[in-house]
Amino acid sequence: MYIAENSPPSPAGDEKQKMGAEFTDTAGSDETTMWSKRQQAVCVRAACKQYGSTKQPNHVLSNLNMTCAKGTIYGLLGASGCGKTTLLSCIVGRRKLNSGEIWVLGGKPGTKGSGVPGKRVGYMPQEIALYGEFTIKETMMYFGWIFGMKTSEILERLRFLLDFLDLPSENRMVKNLSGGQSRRVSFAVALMHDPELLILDEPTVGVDPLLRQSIWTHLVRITGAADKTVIITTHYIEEARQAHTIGLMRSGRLLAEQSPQALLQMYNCISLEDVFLKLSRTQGQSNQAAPLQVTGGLARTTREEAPYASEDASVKGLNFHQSKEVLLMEKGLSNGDIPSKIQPIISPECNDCGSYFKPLLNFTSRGKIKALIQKNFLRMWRNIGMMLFIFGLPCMQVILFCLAIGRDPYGLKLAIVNDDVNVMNGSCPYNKTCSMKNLSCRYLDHLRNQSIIKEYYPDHASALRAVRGGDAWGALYFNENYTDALVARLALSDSADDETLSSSEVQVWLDMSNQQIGLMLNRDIQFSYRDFAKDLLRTCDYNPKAGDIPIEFMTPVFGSMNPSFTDFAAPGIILTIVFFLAVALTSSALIVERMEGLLDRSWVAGVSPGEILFSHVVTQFVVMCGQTALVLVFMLGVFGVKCNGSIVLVVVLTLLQGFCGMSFGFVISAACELERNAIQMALGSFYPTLVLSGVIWPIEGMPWILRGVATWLPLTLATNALRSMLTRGWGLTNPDVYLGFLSTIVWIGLFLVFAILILKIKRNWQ
Ligand SMILES: Nc1ncnc2c1ncn2[C@@H]1O[C@H](COP(=O)(O)OP(=O)(O)OP(=O)(O)O)[C@@H](O)[C@H]1O
Repeated sequence: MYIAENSPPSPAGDEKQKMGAEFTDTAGSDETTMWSKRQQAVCVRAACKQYGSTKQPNHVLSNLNMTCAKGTIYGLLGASGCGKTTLLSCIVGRRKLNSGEIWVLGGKPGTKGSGVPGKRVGYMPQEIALYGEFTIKETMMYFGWIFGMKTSEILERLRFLLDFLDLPSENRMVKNLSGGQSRRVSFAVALMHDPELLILDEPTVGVDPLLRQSIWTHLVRITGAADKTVIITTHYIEEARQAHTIGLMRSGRLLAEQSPQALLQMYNCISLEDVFLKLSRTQGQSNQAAPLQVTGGLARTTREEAPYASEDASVKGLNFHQSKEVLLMEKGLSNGDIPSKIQPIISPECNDCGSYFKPLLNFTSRGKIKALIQKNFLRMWRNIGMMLFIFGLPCMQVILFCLAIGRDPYGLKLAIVNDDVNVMNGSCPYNKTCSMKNLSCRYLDHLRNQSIIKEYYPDHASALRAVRGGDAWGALYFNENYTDALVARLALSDSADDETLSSSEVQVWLDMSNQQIGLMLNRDIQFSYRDFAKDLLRTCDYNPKAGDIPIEFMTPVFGSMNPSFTDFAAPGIILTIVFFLAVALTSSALIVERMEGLLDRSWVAGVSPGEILFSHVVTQFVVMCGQTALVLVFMLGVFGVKCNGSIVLVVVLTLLQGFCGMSFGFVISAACELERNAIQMALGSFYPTLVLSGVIWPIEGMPWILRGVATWLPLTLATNALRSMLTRGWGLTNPDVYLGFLSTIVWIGLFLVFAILILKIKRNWQ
């Protein structure tokens, strides 16, 4: 009996099928062809799919046709690598064909209202694709909510599946299950919502023979009683005898599509494996001679064509319904007894269209968002390393920054040679009153701040040797007439001769290889001299101001007289920590899920990229609030970095920068296939951002082109804004501040748009 693919939705058509007659009407009409394709559970026509570049394509599906009727089990068999998984992923809407068409449950996968991907399909991928940190129950809850089930329904179904699939306790962690147990949980997930179409990629691998049989019995039962359709791949060819139809696949095409019994009869074999071998040999020979041609009764152009026979001549033999007929005949059923499920279905193509269109009206459903957010938190919570990373790392970074950066170096050795006074055992005596003796010792006493350790050397050469050998950061030399010359210089003022002037000078040789230490010693040596001169003048009843340089530094407009590097760098460090922690957390989030096949599974279950991003945004926001609080409490509260502006604005800007980092992380994870590439990209972006954003050095020091580029990086204006708020106390009305907010918001928008675009483009490429 043929069921015409071209039959119109009319009672007459129904009648003809009951009569077992071939159709002779309306063939060739596009409308009716489409109508008949939509009656199948799955209908694939002229499917071509290739991987790789156009120059070196790997053709995985080549002009493949496949027809799977509703209410049947379709066993897709073929050697490893022949394209089964690729075909299934195209059917569930995960991948797109390069050419050809696929109809699934009356619609094209991925189109609005088709319900595919979505809850009309149950998909069990080849890889386990489960969250290892979840218990079996949590796994079921997650997918159940995604499929829009109520908690009570999920629990009821869970009980059935635990029992049916002989699963261990529902509280067992998936990562602690055996391989076979994990596969069964994966199978249970596909069965969870009792979908119309079950797509199972090798569900029986690693499953013991008893359970394997019970799985097949279940599949036969649900296709029979509940009118469900199952497409299953398996490497155990013989178990596929229980399927209604078998599609034998080789090198991207179907060699045959028939019932197991028909195949055995036609090829006169006792096992399906023999049939497959025979067909493979035939195909091999045909390929050598010439490409397989469209022939005789299978030709698409004739009315006599078998309606379900492949349009590709390489698919040999009868169509599914012939097979089904054979099957029924074998079971002793007559045409009149054929169950309605294998007769053409002329009911509306979508019985529950209303409910499938509903989600289109809303951005998402509460169940999905609840499932996704709970999943993100659970995964974080169950991963101690990640928790430490999230909350321990920011604290550690702030503490280390405040302790290690910005403080004056101390314990710096200076080699001192004092020919002016005979220094014994490091003792350099002088009189604190208005005495003009041993002035070199008086000066040295002012140079006694904590950072400097004075070490006396006998002569000028040995002191310099100490500096060259790295034993001292500098050498100070007082000649033998130092005190007298200095007194003469003070007395003679501008009439002092050159010799007097040079003898009254302290000679200094510094190791300037370390800029910070060199500059600090330079500063201390000069400031100490100023203090010494003022002290001497004061004790001798002169105006101490005479000893100062004639420039008076008044109280600074902003900041302190003695600013520290910590105050300068702190704003940038706060933002860098929050920004890059967010980058690190999100950049690998999608990749790990994608690599484990989890993202695929969620997508097939009907979760959109937007929903996944939204759930991560919510999770990340909570994490960022915690991180921001920790960073600010340590920086401002514990280490006393001053905040002269509004703390609310500081918090908001820091959170916005966290968002910005998170959005950048999404771009990375959308763009990179492998976690290691994401890490490289995140790390690669860290250093340039740190260097160019004015975090450790003012951008005013950069060449103008670089400065122009640096200004528009995500952290630059924000760092400037935060610095202005913390040190100057400026508010939102100041351009420095509002530009920081504005640039951050613009970057967030840009990154999110990029991430969604990349995800969409990638989905279309696949
Ligand atoms: N993402 C991909 N990029 C490039 N090539 C791919 C990709 N996925 C699959 N392939 C290639 O496509 C071919 C078919 O792979 P597919 O996974 O569909 O085979 P299969 O029949 O399911 O194999 P198995 O039974 O071993 O699972 C293989 O040669 C495989 O290497």
